[in-house]
Amino acid sequence: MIEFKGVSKNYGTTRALDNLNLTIKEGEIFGFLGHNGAGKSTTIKSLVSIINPTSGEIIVDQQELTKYRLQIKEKIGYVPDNPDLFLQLTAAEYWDLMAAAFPLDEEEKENRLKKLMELFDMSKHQDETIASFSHGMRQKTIIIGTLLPNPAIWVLDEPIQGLDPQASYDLKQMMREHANEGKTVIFSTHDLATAQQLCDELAILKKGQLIYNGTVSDLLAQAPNESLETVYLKLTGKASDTEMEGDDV
Ligand SMILES: Nc1ncnc2c1ncn2[C@@H]1O[C@H](COP(=O)(O)OP(=O)(O)OP(=O)(O)O)[C@@H](O)[C@H]1O
Repeated sequence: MIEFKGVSKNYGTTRALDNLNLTIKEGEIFGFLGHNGAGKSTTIKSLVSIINPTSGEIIVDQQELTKYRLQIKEKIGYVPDNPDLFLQLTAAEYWDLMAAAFPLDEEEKENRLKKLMELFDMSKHQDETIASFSHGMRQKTIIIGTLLPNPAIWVLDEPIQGLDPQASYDLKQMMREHANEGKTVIFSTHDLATAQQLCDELAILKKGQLIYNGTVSDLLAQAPNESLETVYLKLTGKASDTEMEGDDV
C-alpha cells in the first residue's frame, strides 16, 4: 500500500502539489489525470525519489520513504514522461545496465528479457543503437528496461504515449495482469478512454490539488447520461485555469 500524507511541493514560488492525501492499494491500477501542469509528474517523481517533497510523508508498505529509500526504490519500476536515454548504447546494452542495478539472477533476466523483447517486437533491434530508434521504439526500450527486474510497483508516467496500437494493447494487458497478481500499477495519462478502460481507481489533480479520488463509475454517477469527457472537463475547468498563481507559497 502507498500512502501520501499531506504531501506538498513548491518549486520556488510555484506550488506544484498542495497537501496531497491519497492511498493506493495493492492489486489495482491507479490512474492520475489532470491538465498540463496539474501536478501528476510531481506526484510521481516524489514517489520514485527523483524529487523531495517540501513537506508531508510518503509511506510504502508501512515504510516512510525518506527512511527506507533504498528498500523502496528496489520495489519500484519507473517509466519517466521525458526519458533521457543513453543514445550511444545498443538496446541490449541499455537493458544490461538497467538489470545491473537490481538483484536479478542471470537466467531469470534472460527469460524475462526474451519475453519482453518478443512482446514488444524488439528482438530484431536489440543490437542497434538507441540513437537510430523512433520515438515509439525508444519508449518500448525504456518500458522493457523498467519491467526487466520485475518490480512489484509499476510507476508509469504517460506510458502509452507514442506506442503503436499493438504495443499499447500489449502494455495495457501487462498492466492488468500485474494488478491481478496483487501488485500495484500507477500511471498518468491524458487519454480518458485509456483511463476509463484501465483504472480501478483514479485521482484527478488541478493546480496541485486533488479534486477527485474514486472509481470511474462513481465519477460518472455524478452526472448520469454524460460522457467521461464531459464530466471530466466540467470538473477540471479550462486548461488555462491550471496556470499556477505563484502566491501564497
Ligand atoms: N523542475 C521544475 N521547476 C520549476 N517548476 C516546475 C518543475 N517541474 C514542474 N514544475 C511546475 O510544477 C507544476 C506541476 O508540473 P507537473 O510536471 O507535475 O505537471 P503535470 O500534471 O505532470 O503536467 P503535464 O501533463 O504537462 O506533464 C507546473 O506548474 C510546472 O510548471
